[in-house]
Amino acid sequence: MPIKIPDNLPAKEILNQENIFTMDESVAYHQDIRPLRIALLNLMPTKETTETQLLRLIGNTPLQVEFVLLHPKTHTSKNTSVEHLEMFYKTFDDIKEEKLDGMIITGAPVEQMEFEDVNYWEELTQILNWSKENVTSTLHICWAAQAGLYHHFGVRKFALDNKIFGVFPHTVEVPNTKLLRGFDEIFHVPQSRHTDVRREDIERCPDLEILSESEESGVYIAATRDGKHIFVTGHSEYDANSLKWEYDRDVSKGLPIDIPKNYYPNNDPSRQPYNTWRAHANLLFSNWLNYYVYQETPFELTANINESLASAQL
Ligand SMILES: CC(=O)SCCNC(=O)CCNC(=O)[C@H](O)C(C)(C)COP(=O)(O)OP(=O)(O)OC[C@H]1O[C@@H](n2cnc3c(N)ncnc32)[C@H](O)[C@@H]1OP(=O)(O)O
Ligand SMILES: N[C@@H](CCO)C(=O)O
Repeated sequence: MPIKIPDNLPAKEILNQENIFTMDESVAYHQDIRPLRIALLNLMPTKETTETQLLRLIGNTPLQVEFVLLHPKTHTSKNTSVEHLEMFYKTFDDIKEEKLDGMIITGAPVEQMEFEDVNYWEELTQILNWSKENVTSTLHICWAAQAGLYHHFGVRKFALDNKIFGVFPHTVEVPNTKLLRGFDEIFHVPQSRHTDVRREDIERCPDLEILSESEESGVYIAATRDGKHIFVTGHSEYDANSLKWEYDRDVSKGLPIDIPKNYYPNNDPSRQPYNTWRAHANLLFSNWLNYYVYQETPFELTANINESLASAQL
């Protein structure tokens, strides 16, 4: 949350240079407050696990959030029960006449298919188009980041010779970017992908900037300069055991898989892995929720979101 300080206090300039978010009394006085309406478009087969992981991160801020769970109606889920979907989930048709403050779109285990072969691709492209006018900021995770970069900007994904699998050191590429406020210069993120997007393809898009990357695992976060679309290739939401679960699954199926890098103590899969990315995961989600959603979204959600974004000042 911002520090509310008297208008014109000299410390304001120093704090702003240090990337500390301050707000004049006059601005704070005029802020209206209401719960944020955030949708989770859950494309993962392991829906309940993903709900818990993301709710844990979204819940760790002082902001009130009304969470709407969405699943693609054009896909019949094998791994999540109909009862669970009927009880807790809506579809795009249920909300397409409304507006959202924020939307998170999850990864999906379809990265080795062509986008157009994914059976809910048509529905997803409708949602992505709709998000441009009706959502203040959308956070795309892993495969959804590849899908969003491809659909909005024509950035392609490429198959990797070896799965990027492990916990990798990442760097902040744009100093003072709001999304990475408070981050250490080097921080760790789990990655688990058979495909990749290329830095040079993103750099060719003037609307995009690369906010974070890793020497070993490539681009981590790209975003549109207006903050409306954020593309995160890694899985900061993963639990300590998520990579272990994927590794054990592949070993038990006899699939070729390396031990996840920088994960098990002494690289020994019989030992319990540590979570070394939780603090930055919490910071990423609270920065997004605060600076890209709460500070930018109009109080009247029916108002024109793009007008509000254009006039918003931090
Ligand atoms: C790159 C990223 O985004 S990483 C995020 C993805 N990671 C994960 O999903 C990790 C957890 N998932 C898993 O371990 C596995 O998918 C499992 C164990 C749940 C199921 O694996 P399998 O039994 O081998 O595959 P299964 O045939 O059930 O299909 C798995 C999923 O692939 C997706 N899928 C497969 N084919 C298609 C298709 N043509 N169109 C759309 N989705 C498809 C679906 O999501 C499907 O699960 P769902 O029907 O419950 O939604
Ligand atoms: N994280 C994924 C990659 C596959 O898309 C898994 O190993 O299940």
